[in-house]
Amino acid sequence: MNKSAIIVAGGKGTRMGSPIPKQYLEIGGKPVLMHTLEVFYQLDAQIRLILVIPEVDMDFWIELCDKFDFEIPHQLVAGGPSRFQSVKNGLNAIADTQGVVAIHDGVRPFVSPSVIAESFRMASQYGSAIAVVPLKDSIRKLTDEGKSFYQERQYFRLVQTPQTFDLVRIKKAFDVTELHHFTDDATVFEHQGWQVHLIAGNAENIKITSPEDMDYAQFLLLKS
Ligand SMILES: Nc1ccn([C@@H]2O[C@H](COP(=O)(O)OP(=O)(O)OP(=O)(O)O)[C@@H](O)[C@H]2O)c(=O)n1
Ligand SMILES: C[C@](O)(CO)[C@H](O)COP(=O)(O)O
Repeated sequence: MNKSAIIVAGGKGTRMGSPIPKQYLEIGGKPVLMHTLEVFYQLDAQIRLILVIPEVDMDFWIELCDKFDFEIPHQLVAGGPSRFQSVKNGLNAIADTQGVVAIHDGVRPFVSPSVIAESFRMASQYGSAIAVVPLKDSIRKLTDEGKSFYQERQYFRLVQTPQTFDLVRIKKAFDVTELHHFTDDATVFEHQGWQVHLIAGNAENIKITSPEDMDYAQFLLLKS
């Protein structure tokens, strides 16, 4: 079974507001993105790694790899203006006609190796495997009229990545989908009428998004 992982890092990191996009910020002495690639590589060096970054950052990334002696083999692919397009570009770089592919945010370096392994196993069996975690807080649904309503939180999950799929089906889903407003890959897959299979994610698998996440990321790294 061919295994690939598309690590999407084609964004600008606007909410972080840092001088360089958040995927290149250092935690524990090296860029976030290198930690993320390492988790996959250390789990299984046979997983083909496809790294999607903005085309304008390609030379910068190559310089970073040089500076940090980063030697994990990976294929570089240019990102697009949206996450959807970046994932699609990553999928188009895979010529295989069968296998499974994990799609993972480059800014989630604390994904646990066991979650990745389980996502490949379950996607091979069910066609998809989406990492989710339960909510810890209560939630309320807002209306356009300014009201809010209690929601039973046991029926909700926070969705993470990896989101791992049968390669042929996810490629088809991205090929035929015309509206690009989906915020994750599970929704693109589901839009074809295919049910998604959920697996347990890990609580530390945060998406580094805004400045306070960097403090927590440093803490998580020191703890591990
Ligand atoms: N055109 C884009 C936009 C986002 N991403 C990637 O998708 C992941 C999740 O997106 P998000 O956290 O929103 O990253 P940014 O778009 O960079 O952040 P912001 O919305 O704050 O600008 C990130 O790894 C990001 O680099 C991507 O590959 N291509
Ligand atoms: C894919 C994702 O990380 C799942 O939680 C999330 O939907 C990305 O959203 P963003 O707005 O692109 O950060």
